[in-house]
Amino acid sequence: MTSAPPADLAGWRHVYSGKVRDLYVPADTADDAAPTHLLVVASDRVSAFDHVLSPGIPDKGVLLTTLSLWWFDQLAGGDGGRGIPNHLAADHVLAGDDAVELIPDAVRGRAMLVRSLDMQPIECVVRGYLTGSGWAEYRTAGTVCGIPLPEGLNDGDRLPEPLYTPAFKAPMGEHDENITFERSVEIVGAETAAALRDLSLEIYRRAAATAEARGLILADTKFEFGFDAQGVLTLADEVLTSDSSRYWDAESWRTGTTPAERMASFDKQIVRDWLAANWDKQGEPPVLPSEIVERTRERYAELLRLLTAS
Ligand SMILES: CCOC(=O)Cn1cc(-c2ncnc(N)c2C#N)cn1
Repeated sequence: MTSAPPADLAGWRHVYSGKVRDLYVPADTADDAAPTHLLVVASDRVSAFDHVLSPGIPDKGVLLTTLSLWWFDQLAGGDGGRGIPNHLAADHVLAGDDAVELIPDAVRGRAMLVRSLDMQPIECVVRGYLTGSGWAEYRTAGTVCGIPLPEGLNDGDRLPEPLYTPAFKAPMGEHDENITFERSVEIVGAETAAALRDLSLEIYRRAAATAEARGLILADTKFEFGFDAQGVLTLADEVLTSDSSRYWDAESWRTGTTPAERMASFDKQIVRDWLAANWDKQGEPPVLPSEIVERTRERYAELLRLLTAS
């Protein structure tokens, strides 16, 4: 179980920890030098309501990393060769006939060796369905991120068209700020803003179709991109995992009569619901009961099975 602090990894220097992931640079990287590669390590930590919870979810880091790697591969190929370039680097080098693994044994399976990119400060959120913060805004203003929507929509409804709703990436640990597309143009320039939007919508449409073919709804997701050394806008971060996306069971959505029934999700909704019923949001959150931990782990594992079973 890796809800522990970031591991010491031979050959790597820990430089930053988010709520659930840890970032490393090669140990020989000078303080003022830009690394060519990074190691992004997913822990078993789970967060909700801006708190890292205890205990972690066993195998969460491996399950979500495996799903990210599967999606990177799905998106890189197919579609008539119009693959989506991603930041993954080769995780081994050949020395003669032997493959030398570059990812330390201690984190193998839950780490990604990636090319260091010039990251764009935009969270590229795509919403195919109305829920979460989008539903909350819609109820009071009839809009989502300022975009007007038809009247009469309910929590969990499919949107007329997938919506691109960018957010400005706040400094590490602070909340991202929803912005208009026009504001994103001011931040990254018109060409890059349009490319971020178009790539995000294309990836969402392809991923939603892949999920639908497997009995799943991709309700919403978020992407991050950066420019590589050749100036190619490249898909980075994690992609289409339960931490960055909402997935629902398509049959439950179709037949359910209440939002909870319709949005039978494959993410940490079980944790959120339990906390909402057992914590007043004051002080530190309670320790999660083992039954909640195991059910959450099973949802992560079930999502991976449903998507990747050939
Ligand atoms: C603690 C975990 O935080 C993150 O992974 C967010 N983050 C990503 C980068 C990044 N920076 C340059 N190149 C990349 N390929 C990436 C990626 N992914 C930096 N922070």
